[in-house]
Amino acid sequence: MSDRDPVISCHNLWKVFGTGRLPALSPATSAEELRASGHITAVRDVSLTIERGEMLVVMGLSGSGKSTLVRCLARLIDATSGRVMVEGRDIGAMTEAELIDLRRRKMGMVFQSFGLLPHRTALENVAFPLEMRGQDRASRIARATEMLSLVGLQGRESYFPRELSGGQQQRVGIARSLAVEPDIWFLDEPFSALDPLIRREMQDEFLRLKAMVAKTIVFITHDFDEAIRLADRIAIMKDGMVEQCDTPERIVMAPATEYVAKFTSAIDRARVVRAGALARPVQGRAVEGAALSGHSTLHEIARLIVCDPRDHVPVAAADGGLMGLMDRNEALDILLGPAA
Ligand SMILES: Nc1ncnc2c1ncn2[C@@H]1O[C@H](COP(=O)(O)OP(=O)(O)OP(=O)(O)O)[C@@H](O)[C@H]1O
Repeated sequence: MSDRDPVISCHNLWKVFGTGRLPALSPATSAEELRASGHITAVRDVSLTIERGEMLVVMGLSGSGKSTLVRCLARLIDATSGRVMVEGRDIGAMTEAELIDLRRRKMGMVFQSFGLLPHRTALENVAFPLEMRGQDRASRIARATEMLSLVGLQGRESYFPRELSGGQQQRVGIARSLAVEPDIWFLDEPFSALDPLIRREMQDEFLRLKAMVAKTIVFITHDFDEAIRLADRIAIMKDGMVEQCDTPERIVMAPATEYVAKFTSAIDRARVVRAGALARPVQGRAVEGAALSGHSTLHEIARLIVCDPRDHVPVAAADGGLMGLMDRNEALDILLGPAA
């Protein structure tokens, strides 16, 4: 593909914790062998590429290696073996000064523990990375005030972290990372402490930002609905490995492993599958009447599908071009379950 523009990639990445003598790491090295030598395998031989403007969501059970993988990608921790490239540069080979510069200029991070400075107010916390960048006081205060209001914390600028609830502290963390407009964003369950309404608002805000500027985002969540709303691709991890890294649609419609199939079995496919994915070549059939939007999920257009009298319904892309015909029965099977 000519329009590929990888921003982050990792190649055969391993992160093994433990202090004893480490056996050679290869795909043949088993977790048992490593355990026997006193090691815990957190990330195991992971290779993936994240394109510019892409939002990759990392999912998996607790302990599957999500945080460790993302921390290696940001080089908050050093990988045991393998390579991480950011915009064409091997970050494992960067000096501390280069790394600090890269983080300041390009990267934003929000982690589960909010990492706020306890003796600084919410406003000062948000302004802090701008101060680090050398931005003047007036402009950083203005920017921090704007970001706090964006996350719904206007009026709480002078509160200290201890005076804020967990969800409010999390929002200060999000505002702080938004303030620097990073090109690359690492987010480890950034919305976990938010109540559902605010969580959805923050997701919308993310989608809005993502549509406006080509940010590259790696996002960890436990929440499949959140993943489906936000992700361009989802990476499903198990025992430190990436079982499948694919679009949400393919994850649920074409799971690569039994584990992925099980992991996604409770998901309502109609909320994931877009009409465009069911568009098939016309093959001489009549194309008549109004087309459905290929971008809509079957759930969003359920009523139209159920009420449509046609067996094959035209599906159109955003520019109005015909994507193909959707077999209505195939869509109904996904919406309602296969006919008995
Ligand atoms: N500093 C550490 N020292 C030793 N083992 C660690 C360390 N950090 C993580 N691990 C182990 O590595 C494995 C992966 O942990 P990690 O935190 O990456 O999982 P996770 O998928 O992010 O989990 P969660 O969803 O609970 O945050 C776990 O078995 C964990 O116990």
